[in-house]
Amino acid sequence: MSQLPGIEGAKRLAAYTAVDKHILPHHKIIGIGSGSTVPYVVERIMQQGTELNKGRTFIPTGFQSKELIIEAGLNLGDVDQYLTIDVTIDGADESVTSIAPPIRLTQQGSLV
Ligand SMILES: O=C[C@H](O)[C@H](O)[C@H](O)COP(=O)(O)O
Repeated sequence: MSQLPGIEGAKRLAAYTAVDKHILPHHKIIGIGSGSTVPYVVERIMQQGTELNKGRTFIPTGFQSKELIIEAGLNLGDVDQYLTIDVTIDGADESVTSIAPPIRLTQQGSLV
């Protein structure tokens, strides 16, 4: 893997780690969030391989993630089509140290 400086490198590491730990072979309906970290999420999902991804459907949370899914050639779904989503990865705005892990991140004021 090529080096990325500073914040970009950290974002990529966070995204790759999230995908490696939480997007597993049995996950078929997968939510994709938005923000500057999410392109690295899609990049890592692509690295999991065509064979795995052809049996998956990806649900965007907004316009940016819809574009990322389409550009990557992944199967695009709509949130209204599914009663449940296996897993969703999104970014977070800040971390909160006053709360015990694993719930320590916030997104627009909400715990995630
Ligand atoms: O609602 C917020 C978005 O879903 C982003 O994931 C979050 O704000 C983090 O964005 P970024 O990855 O650009 O730091």
